[in-house]
Amino acid sequence: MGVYENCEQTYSDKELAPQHTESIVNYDSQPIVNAADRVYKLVESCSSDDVYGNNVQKAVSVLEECLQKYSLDEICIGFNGGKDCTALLHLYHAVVKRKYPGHQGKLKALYIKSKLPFPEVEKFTQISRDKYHLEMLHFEGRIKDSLGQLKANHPSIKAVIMGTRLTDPYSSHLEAFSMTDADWPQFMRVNPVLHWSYGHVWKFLRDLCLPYCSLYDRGYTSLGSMNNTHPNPLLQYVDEHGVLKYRPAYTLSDPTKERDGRN
Ligand SMILES: NC(=O)C1=CN([C@@H]2O[C@H](COP(=O)(O)OP(=O)(O)OC[C@H]3O[C@@H](n4cnc5c(N)ncnc54)[C@H](O)[C@@H]3O)[C@@H](O)[C@H]2O)C=CC1
Repeated sequence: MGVYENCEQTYSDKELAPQHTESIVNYDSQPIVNAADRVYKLVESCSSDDVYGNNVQKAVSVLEECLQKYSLDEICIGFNGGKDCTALLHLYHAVVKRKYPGHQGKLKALYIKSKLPFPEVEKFTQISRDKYHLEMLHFEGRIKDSLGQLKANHPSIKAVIMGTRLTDPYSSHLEAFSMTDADWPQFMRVNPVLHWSYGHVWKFLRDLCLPYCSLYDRGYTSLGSMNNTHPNPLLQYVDEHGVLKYRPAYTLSDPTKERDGRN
């Protein structure tokens, strides 16, 4: 489990790998370099009854379709450091690498900063920016207002790739390609991971040894702002010294309780 405890550091920390050579975790020290090979291998080897594999396959084909419809300049990925868009960012990076192997430019990412962001989230978005070679488009305030500013400041952008899942609030009607509502700034919302479950997100992040925000190892299962997010009470336990602790997010057994740490 140690490999995942401080994932902001793990994949860049070359000293870690030797310590874990006897670990039962299949550790990839360079998951981002190997992204396209590993993602496409997963997709090509999955059987028709493998729900997880088929969801990854579907996400890849939505992203491929997005890259057929839009140029890289017309796309940005909504990235706020949460687990869903962390998995999605890796998929997007992999699909871009496969389609444009020589691409050296930066991928555009939209980050709308909340009023009270967790320092761990801020740090993780910066680490991701550097590792995935992102051009971060920063905004602050309400999502709707920020999308208006995005349109004004970056008029070439037509599509925003999002890590929304069908079980997220107000999202059950969404499709892989859904325009924003008529009273919102107009963008194509691209939703590759709509059908993924909570468990699928964690399987993807852990199987591929991807870095994720360290708060998830401290019992947070869904991240908002510091004023409305707590560790999930279902992951609470008291250790052998009587200290209150939280299990990591991936151990949550009931996915319907994912947002129990939000108010
Ligand atoms: N009515 C409309 O056309 C639109 C509505 N929205 C609303 O915005 C809200 C967003 O929901 P949340 O629960 O916060 O989303 P969430 O936490 O469920 O995240 C869904 C995805 O949205 C993107 N995202 C969320 N917050 C972001 C941020 N601060 N910066 C960059 N990307 C971000 C990420 O890709 C994330 O994976 C929802 O209520 C959604 O319905 C967003 C876009 C268009």
